[in-house]
Amino acid sequence: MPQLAFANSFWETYDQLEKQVRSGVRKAMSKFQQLSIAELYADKGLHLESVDKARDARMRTIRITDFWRGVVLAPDDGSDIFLLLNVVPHDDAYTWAAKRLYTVNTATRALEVRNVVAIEQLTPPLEQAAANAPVLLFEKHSDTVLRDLGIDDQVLRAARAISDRAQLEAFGSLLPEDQFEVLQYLAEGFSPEEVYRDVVAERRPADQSSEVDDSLARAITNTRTRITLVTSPDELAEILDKPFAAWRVFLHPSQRRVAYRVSYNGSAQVTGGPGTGKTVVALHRVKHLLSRSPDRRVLLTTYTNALARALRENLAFLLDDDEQLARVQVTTVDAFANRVLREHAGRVLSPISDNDGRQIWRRVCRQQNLPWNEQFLASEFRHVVLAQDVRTHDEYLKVERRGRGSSLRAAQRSQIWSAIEAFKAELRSAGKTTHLQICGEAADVLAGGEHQYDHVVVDEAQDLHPAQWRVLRAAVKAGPDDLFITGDPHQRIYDSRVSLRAVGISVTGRSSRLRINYRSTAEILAWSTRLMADVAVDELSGDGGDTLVGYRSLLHGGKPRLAGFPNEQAEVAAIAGWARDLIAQGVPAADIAVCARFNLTLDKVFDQLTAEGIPAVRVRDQPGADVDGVRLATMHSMKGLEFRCVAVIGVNEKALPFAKEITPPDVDLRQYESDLLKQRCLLFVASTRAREALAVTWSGTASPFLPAGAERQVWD
Ligand SMILES: Nc1ncnc2c1ncn2[C@@H]1O[C@H](COP(=O)(O)OP(=O)(O)OP(=O)(O)O)[C@@H](O)[C@H]1O
Repeated sequence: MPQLAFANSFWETYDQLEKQVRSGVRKAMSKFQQLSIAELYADKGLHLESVDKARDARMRTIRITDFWRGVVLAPDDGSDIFLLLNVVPHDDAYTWAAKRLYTVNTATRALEVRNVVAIEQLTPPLEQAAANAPVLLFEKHSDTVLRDLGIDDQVLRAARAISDRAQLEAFGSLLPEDQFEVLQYLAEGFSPEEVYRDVVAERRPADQSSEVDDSLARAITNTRTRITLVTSPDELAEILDKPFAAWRVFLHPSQRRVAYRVSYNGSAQVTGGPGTGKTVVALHRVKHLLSRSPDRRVLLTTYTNALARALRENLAFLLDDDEQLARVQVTTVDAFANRVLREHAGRVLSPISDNDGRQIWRRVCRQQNLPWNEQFLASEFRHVVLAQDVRTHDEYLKVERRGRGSSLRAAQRSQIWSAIEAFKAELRSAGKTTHLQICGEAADVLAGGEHQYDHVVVDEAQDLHPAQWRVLRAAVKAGPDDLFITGDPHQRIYDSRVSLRAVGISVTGRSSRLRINYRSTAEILAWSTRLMADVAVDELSGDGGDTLVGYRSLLHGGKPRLAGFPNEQAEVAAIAGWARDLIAQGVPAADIAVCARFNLTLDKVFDQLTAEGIPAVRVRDQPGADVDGVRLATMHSMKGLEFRCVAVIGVNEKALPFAKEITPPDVDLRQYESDLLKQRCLLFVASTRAREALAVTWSGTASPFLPAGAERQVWD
């Protein structure tokens, strides 16, 4: 009986196939487990046939449905593993198969694929351009060095003509995988010795003593990082049911470099635009830290409970080792602070919601007849008092009100201080407090105590407030690898301004940036980054500005759909139609998300979808991955999530910016600007959740955050 294996190129498309095609795949695959090789070739339904003019004589196609074909690499050397490469529409299958060549890497002994036709076509023009290039990317490495790392003749010729990293990335999808990875590492500045150790030696099979077995089957079993070998029918079913997670195995060198650096001599920071794999890097860093010694304990934090749950699941997926998993605590900073007070001080505190907080400020304003509104006072409390840990009236009189755009005389400060005291007193009498106050107290409790953790890894760091940073700082002893911080300042949606240095965290000389987006198509990214084109954004650590320069995606797809509607009813109806069309095209409802600024808008979408028989669920109800239904979420709760198709709706001038949350410019100009920025970031976050398709809609007048000309778009 032959054996069956799947190449990673297969998984890239399998997740997106329609149900009927998937079931065709299962049926065809089960034949490989039931029939002999001779029977496979004779099977009428499978139609295992060679590909005309194929550059690789082992290429075969098989029938999946009337319209879909599988592409298979068939052994021709007496070995018995068939490798399923791809499932593609009939005509594309032959073109795809004809151009590809599978070879065994001379250094790693693994099977690799190249688009041999495209490399042949593209190398000569690249060489012509290279003749005038001032520098070439690999000029400092000799042919011998490159060959020792597994680079073969065709790739060597192409590599010699590449002048920069962007060209290498653009060429990358055509090149054999291990060879491309070697070139990426060299381009990132790793030495040939490091590349040999990290890429080649890691993959090269240990048993090199006997003469080399160059059968296809051996090459396939040597290619663990890209090929899954199926050993039983149960395993086949399991593999085809389980989503394939490339991030577990394939890290880009720029990701691997930061995640697996042996040690940082202090805190380290990783920034990058949406979808660049910051969370993936944080997870791999946890794995690295845990494996350094059997007694290391790690605290991994993120912003919301939903994200913490996702991190926990993904970490279990990555580690596959219960002992290591037991040494990690995954939680939000607020939950961690709460636990500290409960366990160390025996105090159980209940925090109020933002909404309740606003109401108390409003009451205090009225009672004390103050000339400031509740928005101003809440910001003063958050950005000055809690941020700088101001505890007394005297301290408040002297404090430098960093980041505030209004000046206050001493008498005004006293007035505000008494409002703050009244706010706190009202909370106390109701037996309540705020999340940030809990963090402040927890930091006090932890300071000077025993450290429970050896390392703290922080994801979604851009929204943490200085009080939250203080708890994290106090949770781990200052020293090598104390904090590993990932975040994106362009996704700051809670207006937390922080100077990490001021809370005792320095990342100087230990900051890196990720630039390749793995989530969204270049078209979605281009549109989304335009939203942020003309605004200045502060760095994560508070030292200088952040930039999206060099941020790019290698994926391609359709352009975002934008359109305005005369009223909300028409908009909601159009969105229901959009979801219905996607589902009809085979996109599972759970891969579609509709998000809006307000829950009220989502209620209307929910009603419309359910009236049309389209299942819908709220993200806030935390539906499991197996629950069917279009996901409905507010823009805030889209943070950190991703979906194949996303509609951002209600993007009109009343919602974005939402006037109630904007400090008037005459009250505090800087606060006004940062209130506006935070709402612009919200639209950026929502738009960058989409992997393949993005729709942005509004009714009435479009939001001023949308790029000029948006209002002329029509919904076709
Ligand atoms: N090396 C990789 N190979 C394949 N997929 C990857 C890789 N790195 C990241 N991804 C995928 O890219 C997507 C985005 O990754 P991740 O969520 O880690 O990005 P992020 O930078 O944290 O995003 P955001 O800031 O928008 O929340 C995920 O689907 C992840 O699985």
